[in-house]
Amino acid sequence: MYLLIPAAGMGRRMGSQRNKLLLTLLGKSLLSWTLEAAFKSHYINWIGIIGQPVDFPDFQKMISGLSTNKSIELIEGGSTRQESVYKGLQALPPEAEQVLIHDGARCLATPELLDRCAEEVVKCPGLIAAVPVKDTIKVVDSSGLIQDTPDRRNLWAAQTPQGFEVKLLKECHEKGRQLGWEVTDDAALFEKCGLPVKVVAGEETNLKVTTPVDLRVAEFILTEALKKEEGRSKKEEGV
Ligand SMILES: Nc1ccn([C@@H]2O[C@H](COP(=O)(O)OP(=O)(O)OP(=O)(O)O)[C@@H](O)[C@H]2O)c(=O)n1
Ligand SMILES: C[C@](O)(CO)[C@H](O)COP(=O)(O)O
Repeated sequence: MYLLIPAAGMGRRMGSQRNKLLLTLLGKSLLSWTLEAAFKSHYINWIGIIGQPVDFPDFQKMISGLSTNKSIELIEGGSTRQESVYKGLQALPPEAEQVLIHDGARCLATPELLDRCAEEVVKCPGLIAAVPVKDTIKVVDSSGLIQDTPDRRNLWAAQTPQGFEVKLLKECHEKGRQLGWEVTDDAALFEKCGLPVKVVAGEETNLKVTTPVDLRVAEFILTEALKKEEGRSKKEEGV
């Protein structure tokens, strides 16, 4: 399975001076955690990291410090996530039939989630990981007045991985560029083209590290996950 990792953002909402994916979370960069999950996946064997050239030396250093037998390519990104993914799609090997796209900033996604999406994407044209929304969501107009309260049972929070047939996704991106569509995820392009997108169970802990508070929450989630993993391996060893 082919995996594209958009990692070419600026991290404006993090208020960081550099790409937030180079910030440290429990001793490793955010991007290292994302890559480690991809390395543990049973299906992913090709990884394209989409980044800004200024970050490539840091990315190279990071990759050389991690052990993997998977193919890794660095791909130059664009000025928006949409453009970065477009460029990533152009850089896929010609034999790639399906692709998973997973934000570098969703550094807590588990290898199991990546594998679940990899297993499903060969059975449908498009999918996304998502979780049911827990809050009551309001539609608010420009004067600050509530216009609607959509039925929560129909609302899901979109995550990545998102997975697609490469040929179809390339066509959707081309159409989006021609018609000037601006979207925040790839599923939206599929939807606008009238193509079906399936929802696969995401993970509540698969947050996108966007603000400084997210970083602290991620630290807590990761600490708990590592404790659990340690407990499991001790049990297996009979300690
Ligand atoms: N031009 C861009 C913008 C974003 N991304 C990637 O898309 C993912 C989701 O974007 P977001 O969390 O918004 O990251 P940033 O764009 O870095 O953050 P901000 O919007 O706060 O600047 C991230 O992994 C980010 O690196 C990208 O590849 N290319
Ligand atoms: C793709 C995504 O992570 C799904 O939740 C999200 O849409 C990225 O959007 P952002 O505007 O770049 O944060």
